[in-house]
Amino acid sequence: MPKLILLRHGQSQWNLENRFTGWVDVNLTAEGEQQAIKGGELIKAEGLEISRAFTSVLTRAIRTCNLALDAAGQSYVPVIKDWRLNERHYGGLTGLDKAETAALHGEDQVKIWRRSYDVPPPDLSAESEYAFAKDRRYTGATLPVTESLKTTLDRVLPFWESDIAPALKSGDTVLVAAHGNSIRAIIKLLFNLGEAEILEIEVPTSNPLVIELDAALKPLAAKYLDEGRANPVPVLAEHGVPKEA
Ligand SMILES: O=C(O)[C@H](O)COP(=O)(O)O
Repeated sequence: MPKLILLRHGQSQWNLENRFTGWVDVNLTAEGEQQAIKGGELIKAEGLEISRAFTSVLTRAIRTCNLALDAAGQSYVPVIKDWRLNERHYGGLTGLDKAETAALHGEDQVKIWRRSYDVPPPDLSAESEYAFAKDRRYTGATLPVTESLKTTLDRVLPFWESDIAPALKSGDTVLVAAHGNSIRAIIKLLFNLGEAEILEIEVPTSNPLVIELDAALKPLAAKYLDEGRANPVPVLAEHGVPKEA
């Protein structure tokens, strides 16, 4: 039976500093590294044998993937990296302090930018120090200048269909080490959640979410491996999916 392990990266430097990160390539903190290792140890303790791993082209997710595979004793597993698993592009908010932005624009506006389904933040200017067009990891890609959760899902979906779903359909156990919002996009897709329902889901850092699927990739059961950091989310309770405390 296919199994999908969704793993959000461990704490990053800008998670710690409370800055809008999106596609900026910040590293893990020492605590984030430990979280990634713990995620791998939980995968090992669960006896999960991973056939393939997928991650983004951002260091915090790649390192989480590698640290978790090492800790699980499975560093030999092939890892495919693709920008379509990147975090949601935070547009003109990229690099800003989240609390300062709320003080400037109001909590309500920031909540809309962070958690509405289809309202993107303002565009990132081409002159910004964070503009990604010249970054060679994106050569040939049509790059967004901002993204909502909806447009994040729009670019995760083709990669899901071309690479991740076929691996699962062949019966593999698949690890996806990615980001809060690319993982929320996959959860919305898999559990067929509505636009309001997905807004209730917060993905905890580096707490493996293991989803058992049937042959048509319909979820049969799901659980976080670090149950001490999880509380039930009403909307997913019927699938046994808990939420971080
Ligand atoms: O990109 C970021 O700043 C975070 O990784 C996710 O941010 P969010 O909690 O605002 O979705």
